[in-house]
Amino acid sequence: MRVDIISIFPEYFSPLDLSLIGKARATGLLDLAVHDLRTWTHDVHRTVDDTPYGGGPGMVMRPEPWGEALDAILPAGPPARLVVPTPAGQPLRQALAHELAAESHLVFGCGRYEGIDQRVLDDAATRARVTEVSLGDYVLFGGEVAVLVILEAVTRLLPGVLGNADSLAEESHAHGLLEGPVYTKPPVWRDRGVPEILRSGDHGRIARWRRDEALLRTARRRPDMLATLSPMSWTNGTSRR
Ligand SMILES: N#Cc1c(-c2ccc3ccn(Cc4ccc(CN5CCOCC5)cc4)c3c2)n[nH]c1N
Repeated sequence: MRVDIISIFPEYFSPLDLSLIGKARATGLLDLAVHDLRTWTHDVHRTVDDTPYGGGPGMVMRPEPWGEALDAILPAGPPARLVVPTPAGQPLRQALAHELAAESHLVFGCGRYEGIDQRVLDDAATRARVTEVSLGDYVLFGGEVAVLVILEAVTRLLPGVLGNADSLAEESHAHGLLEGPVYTKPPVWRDRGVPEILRSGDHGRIARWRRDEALLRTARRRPDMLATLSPMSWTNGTSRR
């Protein structure tokens, strides 16, 4: 997968040299480039923002640098997917992460200030599929943190990135449930033991225990998720409708 990120703070993405994303880049599973939006400014102050038409707080990102950046980065050939984080975007869910993981080329546009001039997205939509995404109902300073989150959620799903593909099959939200508690050695820690079932070796009972714990935790913390579960999920953990 090819990924391009456009930002006025390219240094925000230094962590992408680390951990499994860094490994995915080193092994060629992920071909990632970060671009400084100011590359496409032409004034001495390298200006990327201006006052909003209609008044209101803050500044808006000017269309010209974005237009030139996207001209340079969006391919003329098979369309890329332009992902723009914004408080007004569709919620990031695991289903969208899977959708984005199936793309061959993702371009992330990181806004700042009060957002990017709308005409940038309208113009980009003539040559790319544009998806505006929100992490949740709280307000960040800009899109960079959101791109780090989205990119991690997507990269985990790329074949070969996670050593144990079973992790994907068993993880939260894959079956529409939250995962239950996990334990490892030692068998007793600060006088706290491990549920006996997990040390029984009875894999059928262990699977049922884990599903029951997942259902209990989901009912307590995310009852909304239960509303969309198919009856099958109560038995064999298949995904929601
Ligand atoms: N993903 C994600 C995000 C973001 C996010 C993502 C990208 C950018 C780019 C700039 N910002 C700052 C910003 C602050 C407030 C507002 C709203 N104002 C607009 C003008 O009228 C008043 C109201 C917009 C933009 C961003 C925030 N926040 N929360 C998420 N889940």
